[in-house]
Amino acid sequence: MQQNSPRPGIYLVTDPPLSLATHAPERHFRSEAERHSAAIDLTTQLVETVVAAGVSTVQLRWKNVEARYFYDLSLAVSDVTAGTADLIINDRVDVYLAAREAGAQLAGVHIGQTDLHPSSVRKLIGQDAQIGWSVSQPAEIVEANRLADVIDSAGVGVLRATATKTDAPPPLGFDGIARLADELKVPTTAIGGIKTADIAHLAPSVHNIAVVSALVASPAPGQEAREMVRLFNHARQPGETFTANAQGA
Ligand SMILES: Cc1ncc(COP(=O)(O)OP(=O)(O)O)c(N)n1
Ligand SMILES: Cc1nc(C(=O)O)sc1CCOP(=O)(O)O
Ligand SMILES: [Mg+2]
Repeated sequence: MQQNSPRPGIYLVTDPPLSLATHAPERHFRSEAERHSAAIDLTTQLVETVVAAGVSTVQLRWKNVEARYFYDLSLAVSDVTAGTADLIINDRVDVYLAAREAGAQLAGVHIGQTDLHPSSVRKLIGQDAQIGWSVSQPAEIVEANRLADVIDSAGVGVLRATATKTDAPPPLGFDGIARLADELKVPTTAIGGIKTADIAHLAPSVHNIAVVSALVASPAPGQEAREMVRLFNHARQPGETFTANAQGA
């Protein structure tokens, strides 16, 4: 197995357009650059808030945006996660490499079944960076386990239907997630339609629990994140609990 162990705990996946729609629905922008700049600011503030509440991993996911804005977001968020939470880049290995080169503290990348293959990504990013890979059905487990010395974790979902990802795979339910997690040789991150009320039920069977809308669209993301972290730690065995600020990077 790869040695770049992901931190256990609550995992935020960002959605800058949803941050804008939630927190600045009426705001008028004179240009796309101004809109993206506001989305970067709101996302960076959200990350700072939830990491202070104990969120241990943040994945920057910004679909269909120009690379330059994604790169700017990576540098801005790295300033608030460095030394406290793992920062992961979704899809864009080019953005990961460029931001790392510019000094961003990045833990790795998350890629899906139709993104670059994990073996290619490993050659590009080196041995010391995490690779998370999406696994959403039993047929994909064989290949994920075959690649257990290439990948560091598997994103397993969806728990239930979600409006956040238009091409999300069919729901697995709690039993389906637990079964996939059990069969995978790498640590798993549950994702897809997860709310605070699901944390206690999911925490014993997975390594991380990832949410988008439950935090990004929350009117009180700090309180919501603190409650998620409390429920996660409570559901784990003593000694397995995680507090981001207490552990450092
Ligand atoms: C932790 C985690 N798991 C799964 C995904 C989904 O990745 P992918 O299948 O590549 O889909 P997109 O996120 O790129 O739309 C994820 N992002 N994170
Ligand atoms: C980014 C993503 N990946 C998924 C997968 O199953 O691979 S579901 C998903 C979106 C999850 O958003 P929410 O927490 O708002 O339901
Ligand atoms: Mg992807």
